[in-house]
Formats: sequence, C-alpha cells, structure tokens
Amino acid sequence: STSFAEESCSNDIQECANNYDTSSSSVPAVPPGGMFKFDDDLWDTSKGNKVDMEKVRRIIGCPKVEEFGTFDDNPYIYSSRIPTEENTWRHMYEAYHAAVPPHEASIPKQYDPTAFVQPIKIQVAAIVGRGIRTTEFIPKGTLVWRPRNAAEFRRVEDLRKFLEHILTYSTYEVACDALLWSYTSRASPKENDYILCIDMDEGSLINVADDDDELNLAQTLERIDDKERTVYGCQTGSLYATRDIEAGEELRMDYGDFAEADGFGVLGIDMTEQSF
Ligand SMILES: C[S@@+](CC[C@H](N)C(=O)[O-])C[C@H]1O[C@@H](n2cnc3c(N)ncnc32)[C@H](O)[C@@H]1O
Repeated sequence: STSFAEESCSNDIQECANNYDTSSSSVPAVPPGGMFKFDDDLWDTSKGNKVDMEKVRRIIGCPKVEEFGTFDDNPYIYSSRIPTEENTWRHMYEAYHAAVPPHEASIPKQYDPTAFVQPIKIQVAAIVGRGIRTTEFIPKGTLVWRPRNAAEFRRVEDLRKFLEHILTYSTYEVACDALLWSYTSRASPKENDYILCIDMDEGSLINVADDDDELNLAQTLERIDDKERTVYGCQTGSLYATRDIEAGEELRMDYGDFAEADGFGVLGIDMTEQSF
C-alpha cells in the first residue's frame, strides 16, 4: 500500500496549488477570440469508429497512464494542482453547462460543497496521486459522501464540447483531470444503455483499495429519498464507512460499486483501462 509523502506541499493545500507549474502545457494555441477545437476526425463515431481517448489525452498534453510515477520522477504528480471550489469545480461546471443541453443537465449551475459530510483533507502521494484523508474518527456505518455534483454526459459530442470549453477558458490540467475522473454507468434498466459520468467534487479524489484492509468506504443499496436522484445514471448512491475509520486514514473504495467500464465502448469511446 502507498503512504502519503510527508514532504513538500503535502500539508498545505493552498501551498500545493501555488506550486503548480503551468509552463509545460502543450495545448495548441486558441485563436484570439475563438474557441479551442479538436479535429472533427478525432471525434467521428460514424461507421462504428471510436474516439481514441489516448490520442485525445496526447493532444491535450495529459500524462500517459503509465507515466504515473513517484514524486521524484513525475512532475505532473509532484506538482498536482489541488482542486478547490474556486478553480477546478467552477471551470468544470461552466464547461458542463455550456456543453450539455439544459434539459439534460443533471446538476444545477453551482457546485454544491456538501457532498462530503465528514471532515476531510486532500493530500498528494507517490504513485496514486491525490487522495482523501479523514481528519476525524468515523464510526462504521456513517454516511461519508453523497452524490451532489454528478455530471451526466449522454453522448461523446457533449464530452467533446465540454473539453473544448475547458481548453478555451481553463487549463489543460483541468481537462486531464476530467478525463481521469470520468467513468461510465448504467443509464436505465435497458440493455446497453450507458451514460458517462464525472463527479465534479472531491469524491473524484477517492482512490481504490488495493486490498480488503484498505477498503473503508462502500455504497449501500439504499437510496436517498430525493426527487433529484434517479435510480440509474451517475448519481448512484452514497458512500458509507464499512468499518471504523481512524482519524488521518486515507479513504479507499472499490470503483466497481458504481462504474461499468463496458459503457465507454457502447458510447463510442476507446478508453484504455487504467492500471492500478
Ligand atoms: C478517480 S481518480 C482518483 C484520484 C486521483 N488519485 C487523482 O489524483 O486525481 C482515479 C485515478 O487515481 C489513481 N489511483 C486510484 N487508486 C489507485 C491505487 N490504488 N493505486 C494506484 N493508483 C490509483 C489512478 O491513476 C486512477 O486512474
């Protein structure tokens, strides 16, 4: 298992954010007054073509998944931007509402900071990147996170517009994060009905448990009785402590609780399985 590196900016979120180095961006220039645009060929899903997401990542300038390394050898991880309400979430929200038709938007206009209901801290570790630690003891069975900022995308064209908006008005790192945090889920009980999701809050920073001991969060089958929720789609359920969690422990779950990777292919996306 991976322990948090006790060095550099890891104890101070704002300091980490300030350390962020944007000089290495390789995003193609945006024409003055214009929008960043991908080549149409890249997003052409006619004739059964799939969007090559590794190629999209390369064009944006995202690190390849294999390049995730340690603090020492990976500048992206070392200088990871720590998302805050003021930058990442706001940019993603704006891009989402610019890209998705209003009647299909699954979230309101503003980021909801109440997704985590227990005190947490974002930290950065070697290999896994950013993660979430608790700052207080959490007894088994406690509600820890609930879906509040789950953005649904029904088609690749909306994902394309979302990324183009981010690459025009925000930074390539925000676009890379959005791709890193995206997953697919069942959209309805119908066969092969999938939806692409991005949780636009700190829930996206929860890492995967490498073994049963590390696992301390899981969904239950219970659903919040709330009209905003749908049984299918991205807002699939809350996360509860599966055991007592000590103050300072990293929160870890199993993405299989909600993600169904088959959805990428069905939506027309060739997404390399991320290795961890
Ligand atoms: C939803 S994000 C979690 C937050 C991520 N660490 C970050 O900095 O944005 C999923 C990504 O985190 C990394 N990750 C999550 N769990 C991991 C694990 N147990 N070991 C290594 N990497 C992990 C992988 O790069 C994965 O694609």
